[in-house]
Amino acid sequence: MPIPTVLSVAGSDSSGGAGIQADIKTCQELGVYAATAITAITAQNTTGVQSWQGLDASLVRDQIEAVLSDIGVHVIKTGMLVNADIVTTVAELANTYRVANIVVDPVMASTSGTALLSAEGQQVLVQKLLPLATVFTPNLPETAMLLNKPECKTVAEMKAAAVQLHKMGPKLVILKGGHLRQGEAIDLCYDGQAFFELKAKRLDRKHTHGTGCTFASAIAAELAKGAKPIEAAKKAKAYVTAAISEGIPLGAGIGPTDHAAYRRLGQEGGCN
Ligand SMILES: Nc1ncnc2c1ncn2[C@@H]1O[C@H](COP(=O)(O)OP(=O)(O)OP(=O)(O)O)[C@@H](O)[C@H]1O
Ligand SMILES: Cc1ncc(CO)c(N)n1
Repeated sequence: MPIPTVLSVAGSDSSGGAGIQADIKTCQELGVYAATAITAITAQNTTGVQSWQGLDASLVRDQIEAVLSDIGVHVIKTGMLVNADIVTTVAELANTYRVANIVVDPVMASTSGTALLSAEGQQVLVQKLLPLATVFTPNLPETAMLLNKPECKTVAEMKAAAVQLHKMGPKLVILKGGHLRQGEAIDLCYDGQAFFELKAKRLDRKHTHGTGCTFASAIAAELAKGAKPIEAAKKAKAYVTAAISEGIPLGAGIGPTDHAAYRRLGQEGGCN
């Protein structure tokens, strides 16, 4: 492959701030070629998800095979996977084509609370996809669901949860603390040996639609360029922090982040 390439397997967000659209914009901004396999079409905007439909797993399979058998990719990044059949399809094809790196963002629900992955899909994600993951990026509500525990409220609780999530198979767990109520936005990384905190000032911004997708795709993009997982995570943190700092006031609700902010502001707009 002449340039770093990511395949995003995710849902379409009509409002353009999350899902496939966030993934393409992020990869493009970071100098990485983005291919896509769409799992679902959502009708959503800054106020929530109005309706959505998943695609047949066979059509998702065809999209992934079309890309992997011809173009090839350095990294697969997954977002909304809808159900167990689609999760299984991704895991099978990633194995068959020996994809070097997989970034799993376990999109279970939209910010507004619409379920985007079935209960069976969650189980199969744990059984089949997490053991293949290079990087796994759950947020606090997703972690609570996966571990069947109350939501973490402190960094100490996040550490204990990260250890449990690591046992599910991913090489690096990044437990996102965007939902933790404190002055810093701390994401806790754990690779089975040591903890590492990605820290940035918590920004008092309203327009945060798609932050999770944007962060995970930035990690995927950096891995595609050859970065080690922890280095990819640091760069992704700077990228998403800059995007949040310049959130765009579109629509009546929670608007999108600015995917071009990191290019304009560089590190100054990102991590401190
Ligand atoms: N207000 C904020 N200020 C700074 N960083 C933030 C803020 N909110 C989220 N982040 C950061 O954004 C990244 C994404 O985390 P977050 O917890 O928002 O993901 P998510 O809940 O999966 O996103 P989504 O809302 O798209 O589902 C993390 O690095 C997190 O620390
Ligand atoms: C399609 C899609 N994927 C992920 C999210 C989570 O932000 C969303 N709102 N929509």
